[in-house]
Amino acid sequence: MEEAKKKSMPVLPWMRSPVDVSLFEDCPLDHLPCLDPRLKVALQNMGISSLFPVQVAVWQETIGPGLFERDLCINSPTGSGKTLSYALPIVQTLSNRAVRCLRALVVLPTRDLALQVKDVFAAIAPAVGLSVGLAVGQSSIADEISELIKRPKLEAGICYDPEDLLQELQSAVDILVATPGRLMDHINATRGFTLEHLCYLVVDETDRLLREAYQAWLPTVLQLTRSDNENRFSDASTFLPSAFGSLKTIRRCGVERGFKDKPNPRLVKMVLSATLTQDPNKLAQLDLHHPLFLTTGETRYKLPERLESYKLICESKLKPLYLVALLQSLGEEKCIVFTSSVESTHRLCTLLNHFGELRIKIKEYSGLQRQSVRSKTLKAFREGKIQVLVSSDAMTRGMDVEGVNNVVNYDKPAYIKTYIHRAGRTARAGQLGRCFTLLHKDEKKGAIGRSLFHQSRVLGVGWS
Ligand SMILES: Nc1ncnc2c1ncn2[C@@H]1O[C@H](COP(=O)(O)OP(=O)(O)OP(=O)(O)O)[C@@H](O)[C@H]1O
Repeated sequence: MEEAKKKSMPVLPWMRSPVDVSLFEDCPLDHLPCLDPRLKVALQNMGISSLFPVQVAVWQETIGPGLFERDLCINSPTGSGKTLSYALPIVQTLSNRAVRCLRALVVLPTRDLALQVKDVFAAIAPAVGLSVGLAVGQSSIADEISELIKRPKLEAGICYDPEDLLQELQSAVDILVATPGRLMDHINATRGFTLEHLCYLVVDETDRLLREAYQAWLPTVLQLTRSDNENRFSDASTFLPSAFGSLKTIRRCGVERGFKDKPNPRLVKMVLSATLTQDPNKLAQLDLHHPLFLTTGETRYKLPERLESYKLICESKLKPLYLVALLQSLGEEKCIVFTSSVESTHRLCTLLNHFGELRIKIKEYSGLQRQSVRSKTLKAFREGKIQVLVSSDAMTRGMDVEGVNNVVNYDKPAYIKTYIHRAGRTARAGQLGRCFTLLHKDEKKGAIGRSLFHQSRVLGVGWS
């Protein structure tokens, strides 16, 4: 027991004395110190009357009394409200800004996730006069640029100096939600796109984003927002693409536009996940300043409190029949069925649609499909026009769809983290939810099988 505890102890000293989010309670909006009344109304319009524990804990470290003095690493279960935990303090702080510049950047690994997060910002930011943009490649790059950059009005018959025109380009947004690829496109090629005024960088689904380089977006952003003069150009050439040489977006020292007479503020970073990495090498990439670790309870990863886990033991060749029986008993409740690959997603979805007895609408959602098809499917699922979504891991992380009561692992997840994220598509925001995993008897064994499923209840067919 002691051994196990020692083994799970984080290597980094600052991770060993975290703020325990489970000691916080929901806080009614009326009791939240310093909340801007306009934001209170916006939150109420979203149906929110109190903040969740992780939101209260982050509020303390950002608005008061913490005042954004430390970078925050937040490890909190799926569905616990991490999005609003960073969106609300950022919007509240920027509400005092005088001039519109790009001040906050939120990076997410997928387009659908970025769209979801943009919607959260868009629900509160306009209340205090802030504008939110999206850089995900949903529209053409030209359309995206016209949303992000404000061009000066040109008068006919006057000849303008191109250099002067470049100076006149201004950000049309205060907050940008982006995927790494499109972000790099704008950094490399969009005239007038600059990170020189950036104050907040949020890396959501951090462990996922740190797993791949994504065109070196992170070192590029860090380099462009570094304010010390000495390092500015010396390191850049070692990793940045050649196009970088022509960029003029490096943060200037001195007085910051829109924050009258105040020196350039430090770039504050907030990194989040339900399965935050504790790997020092990975975290080092973020170049965190005096980081503070916020986590929930003592276990490394936590499942949502009201999640019920079940395992269904069956022979491999009978899995489709067990799944059909399970879906039949779930009736019209919304359900996501996870498979191990895009190919098996397609096969399983085709097969299920041949079972006439299943009088529910079933669609696939996978990385093989075009984005427009995926977005259409997701919309129909949100609206309840589809009851079952068969998905590869494209749906695993972060997606928030109201009313998903059930998740089925048709194929056993290969990693504990995958199980946490898949199961976390249900039992969100304190709601009840069930996660079923189909296993053949050998899959119960082995380290993952034991650690994942020993607490799950065994289920017979026709369980309801
Ligand atoms: N204070 C609140 N009161 C009521 N509902 C809330 C509150 N905060 C967030 N929610 C709702 O809770 C749900 C989950 O929030 P969110 O998507 O931010 O979770 P998350 O912690 O980021 O999950 P994941 O790790 O899966 O990405 C959303 O539907 C959101 O609207």
